[in-house]
Amino acid sequence: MKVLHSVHAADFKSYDTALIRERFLIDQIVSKDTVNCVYTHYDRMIVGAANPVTEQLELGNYFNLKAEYFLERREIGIINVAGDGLVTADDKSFNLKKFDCIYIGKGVKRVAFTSKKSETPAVFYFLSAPAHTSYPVRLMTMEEAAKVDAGSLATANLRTINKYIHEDGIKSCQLVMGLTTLQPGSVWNTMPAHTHDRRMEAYFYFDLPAGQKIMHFMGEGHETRLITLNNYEAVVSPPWSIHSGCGTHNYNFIWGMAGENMDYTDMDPISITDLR
Ligand SMILES: O=C(O)C(=O)C[C@H](O)C(=O)CO
Ligand SMILES: [Zn+2]
Repeated sequence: MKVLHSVHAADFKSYDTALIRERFLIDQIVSKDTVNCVYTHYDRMIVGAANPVTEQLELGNYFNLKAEYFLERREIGIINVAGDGLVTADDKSFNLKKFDCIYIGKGVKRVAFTSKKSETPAVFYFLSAPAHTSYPVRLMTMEEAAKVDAGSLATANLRTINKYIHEDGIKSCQLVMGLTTLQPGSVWNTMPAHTHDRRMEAYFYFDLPAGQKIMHFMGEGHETRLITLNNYEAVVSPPWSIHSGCGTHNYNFIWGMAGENMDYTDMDPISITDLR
């Protein structure tokens, strides 16, 4: 499993494009009939995806975990971003349509991914963090997720933030996870921007049409840098970094965090005019 080490904010200032991409970009995680995982040293969050097309895929074990099985000391949140699929947790299977989320807690020995139809395969994006106790498996549809409407058309950031795994939603040890959808004509997410030194964050962009691009801004608010992303690519955001994207077309993205607390609203906002 690929490993991403943590970066100090002061060092980041001197990074060029290639180094920013090497340290923060998570690409090539969606590939046919494969489960791909990247181990980050930001709160030990694992970022991954499974794209079962012709066969059922299992979440394997990895040397990095030094565990008997993947969820021996971990929890996982999974969101389907494509065709209908099934997630199996030990002996129970759950149907996941596009935008549905499932949480699987510590202690579940077998996790498997299946697509309903190979012509329209599922793409399961997942985040996994260390867990101290076991919370029950729970499925949540997008309709059931807590919703916050944000932004406006005038500022090209009209969007809906859907919260699945959070303090008042699906119970977890430290995972907080959700999905934001942008209206046509709206291209900015997370603007005004914020940081939250208490939690790392990862963004996974999807539903971005071919030929389009995401400009994702990171760095301290007074020292921002740009990383460009394609559809089905993710980027990790250190606790000192803003995480805000602008697309050349509207898109959707999954955000997820782990760290000191689970309070979604615990953010340190930066005013737009203070960004540099
Ligand atoms: O569009 C947004 O704004 C977001 O989705 C923000 C993320 O949820 C986030 O950064 C949570 O800390
Ligand atoms: Zn955030």
